[in-house]
Amino acid sequence: MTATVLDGKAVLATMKDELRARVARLAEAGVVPGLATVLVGDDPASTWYVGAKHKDCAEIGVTSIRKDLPAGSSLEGVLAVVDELNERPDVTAFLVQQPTGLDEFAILSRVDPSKDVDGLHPFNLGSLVMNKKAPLPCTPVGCVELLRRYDVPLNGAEVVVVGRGLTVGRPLGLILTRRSENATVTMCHTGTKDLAAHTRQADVVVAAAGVPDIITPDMVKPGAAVLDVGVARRDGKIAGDVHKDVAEVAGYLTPNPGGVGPMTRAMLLANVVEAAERAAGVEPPA
Ligand SMILES: NC(=O)C1=CN([C@@H]2O[C@H](COP(=O)(O)OP(=O)(O)OC[C@H]3O[C@@H](n4cnc5c(N)ncnc54)[C@H](OP(=O)(O)O)[C@@H]3O)[C@@H](O)[C@H]2O)C=CC1
Ligand SMILES: Nc1nc(=O)c2c([nH]1)NC[C@@H]1CN(c3ccc(C(=O)N[C@@H](CCC(=O)O)C(=O)O)cc3)C=[N+]21
Repeated sequence: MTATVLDGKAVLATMKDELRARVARLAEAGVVPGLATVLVGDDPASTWYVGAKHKDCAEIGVTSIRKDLPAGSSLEGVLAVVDELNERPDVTAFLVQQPTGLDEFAILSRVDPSKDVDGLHPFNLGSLVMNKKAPLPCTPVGCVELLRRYDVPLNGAEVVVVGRGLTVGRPLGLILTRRSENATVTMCHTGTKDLAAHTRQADVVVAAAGVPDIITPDMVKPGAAVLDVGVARRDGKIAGDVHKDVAEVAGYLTPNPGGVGPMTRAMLLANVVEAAERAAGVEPPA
């Protein structure tokens, strides 16, 4: 047996078509969404991600504005750029690419929550906790959307999330335990005594630890869905959290690259379009 591929790249392409239609509807109402990115320094991976986001925007008719700041920029310098983007009417949404090496809480808190495409502003995370509609963090919601598009059931499913980081594991647990998803979630981390005992029970395993090959075939229940979110690098190439032989046991598996990464970009685009729809009072599609 070999697992069905959860093809994030293909879903990104489909979602771009869907979003292009919504951007066209906004254009009829005289609104062009604009995404701004703030990049601090010249880390190659971060530079690639930011470049990909601008290319994605261009493909669906969203304008984008790049603010690249030198390595070693001060917190005050970054906050001044955030203030400027909060004010600019042509910027409907923006993000500060992490990591900046600066106080992320201070930066995230300064962003106008209605322009927060990352869904990581404390107000928006608080809204998630309190069950109020708000932009959702892109990577975790991308995991959920990918499973939904392949009809992998979450209602009543046992999900094990490996990692409790701010960008993936922690918000994913919050999203999956909403009534609308209705999964039973176990969060694992470095304090977990027997990781394999948990993952073996799971219908869905989400590996977001950033530890290459931490999920091996013996840790996966036959037929389970496995999402490989972790990104580490080995010889310049992406090394995911999931060992390649897991494909022989799992029912569904994301490639990495080509799985959750493109879904992160898809959900970012969706958040940009949604922010513009909200600001313009244009109804999103049902
Ligand atoms: N593909 C994509 O689109 C994206 C991928 N990523 C990747 O996802 C991963 C998670 O990112 P993020 O949410 O920021 O989390 P962090 O990188 O901040 O934290 C990693 C988490 O994994 C846990 N962990 C580390 N080692 C182990 C272990 N041996 N066993 C169990 N748990 C372990 C840590 O536990 P503890 O808390 O105990 O230290 C921590 O909670 C990273 O590799 C990141 O690069 C992130 C964003 C987007
Ligand atoms: N404020 C902020 N928002 C983010 O959304 C954010 C961030 N900071 N910091 C870092 C993480 C990481 N991230 C990815 C985006 C795209 C891919 C992606 O598209 N990857 C491709 C190819 C990657 C390659 O080949 O190098 C793939 O998986 O197929 C991956 C990871 C967004 N992040």
